[in-house]
Amino acid sequence: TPVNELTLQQAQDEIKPLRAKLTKWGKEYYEQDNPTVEDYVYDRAYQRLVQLEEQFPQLVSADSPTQRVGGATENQLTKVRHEIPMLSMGDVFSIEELMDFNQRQQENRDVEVEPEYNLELKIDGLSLSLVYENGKLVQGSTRGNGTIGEDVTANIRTIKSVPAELPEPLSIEVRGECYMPKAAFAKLNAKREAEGLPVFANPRNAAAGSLRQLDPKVTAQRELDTFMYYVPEYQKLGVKTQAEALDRMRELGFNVNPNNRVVHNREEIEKYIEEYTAQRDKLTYGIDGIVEKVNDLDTEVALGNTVKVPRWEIAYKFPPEEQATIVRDIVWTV
Ligand SMILES: NC(=O)c1cc2c(=O)c3cc(F)ccc3oc2nc1N
Repeated sequence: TPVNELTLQQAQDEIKPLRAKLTKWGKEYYEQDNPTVEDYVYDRAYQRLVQLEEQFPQLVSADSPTQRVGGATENQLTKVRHEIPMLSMGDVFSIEELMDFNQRQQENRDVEVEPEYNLELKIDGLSLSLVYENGKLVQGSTRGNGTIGEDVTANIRTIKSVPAELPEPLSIEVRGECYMPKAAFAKLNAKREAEGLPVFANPRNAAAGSLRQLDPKVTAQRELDTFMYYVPEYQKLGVKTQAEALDRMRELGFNVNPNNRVVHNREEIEKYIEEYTAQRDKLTYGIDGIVEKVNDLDTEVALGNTVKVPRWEIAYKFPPEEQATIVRDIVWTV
């Protein structure tokens, strides 16, 4: 309901829980580096509170998150606009749903979709965008809400697997996942425990907290790593398929997960899912599913994206393995 249609009582009833949520989320994010909601969820709630307080100034109180000037609520990292939005993915939770997704794709009248998919492990980290100009790294940023991310360039430069310079003078953006290996996660939490600091709930939160630091020296100690997986302007690489794009990224010196596989039917998809469900605990990094992409890149473009997610790829999610704070893979909505 627009704030100008609320009664004072209704505004009061909405403000109270809103402040509590924002205070909790603010603390998790800034004091514990342990965000449990995506940035845009926080930002939207924050904007609603600002609107409510503007409409009802008599309700503003000193302890409202909006009153802390540039303190625990303002994120001091510089903002970056993603010209090509960094979408998140739709997800399915069973092979049946996955095959229905593929079937619907086949029925797409506007696009002839070859049933050839590139399967990849779904790395459980946070999305990362790297921009190179003439082969030199000029910017690293997070997804943020998909359109506005945070500049983490100085922090990215401390990650060994991120090339500072490419072997070719390319001006491209490369996207991938920044993650914290399981061993680094265990070591970090043990250290924090010993220092009486709150521990991270899972490697994904630890990676997010470590990457979104103001001080690159802190990031440098966190042993972050990357797996790059996507080039929005793939035409610049002279490739036709996602599998070829991954090979080109390997040639350019990026860390690319070695376990992708081109498949053509349900049997091969099921086999891949079984293999990596079984291997999940042995991997040195966290995965929370499988990503299936239409392999032909021009078809991906033709299929495009719904207002929320690409039509050409889907994430198959494993059942959650631990009951710690599960950061839901919230689909990015515009
Ligand atoms: N977590 C992942 O391992 C992973 C994630 C994505 C994405 O989120 C993703 C989002 C897009 F809009 C486009 C392609 C993508 O491809 C992806 N590929 C992956 N392997």
